[in-house]
Amino acid sequence: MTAKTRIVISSDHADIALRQTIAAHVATLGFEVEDIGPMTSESTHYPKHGEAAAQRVASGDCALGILLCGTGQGIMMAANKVKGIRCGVCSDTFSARMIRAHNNANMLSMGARVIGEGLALDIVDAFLSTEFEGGRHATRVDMITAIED
Ligand SMILES: O=C[C@H](O)[C@H](O)[C@H](O)COP(=O)(O)O
Repeated sequence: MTAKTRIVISSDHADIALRQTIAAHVATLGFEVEDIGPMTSESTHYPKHGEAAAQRVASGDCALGILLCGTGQGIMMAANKVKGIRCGVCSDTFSARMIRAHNNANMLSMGARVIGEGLALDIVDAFLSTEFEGGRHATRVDMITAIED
């Protein structure tokens, strides 16, 4: 991904501060960041935030998205209901690289109650710095897309 690529970031209430830290970190890498909230830690419902961020990616307005909820799981499930979205939950940097390199994931989800800030930022770095390898992996990603059609 190149600088000025737009990245959408969202979460539920599980850790607003971590989301804002990630957003600031992604901006320092030179990306354009669209943090769509929520802006308070009042209890909210992750499906609407996952869907809203996923729509920004599916529409092409944002190249990639980053999501957070308590486990990363619920908001990932919601995002993956949007056509064209491939979102994986990562708690390690190897998986973060592989979901880009092999699965051409366009969204990353993390569990704010699972991992700490340092690991979360490393996972984000791994996700954003890895390109899709194509080749045999493109065949398989196309098969995922075909399931939607
Ligand atoms: O997958 C769902 C997420 O982990 C949510 O962040 C979690 O379920 C929210 O739980 P609570 O309403 O107890 O903060």
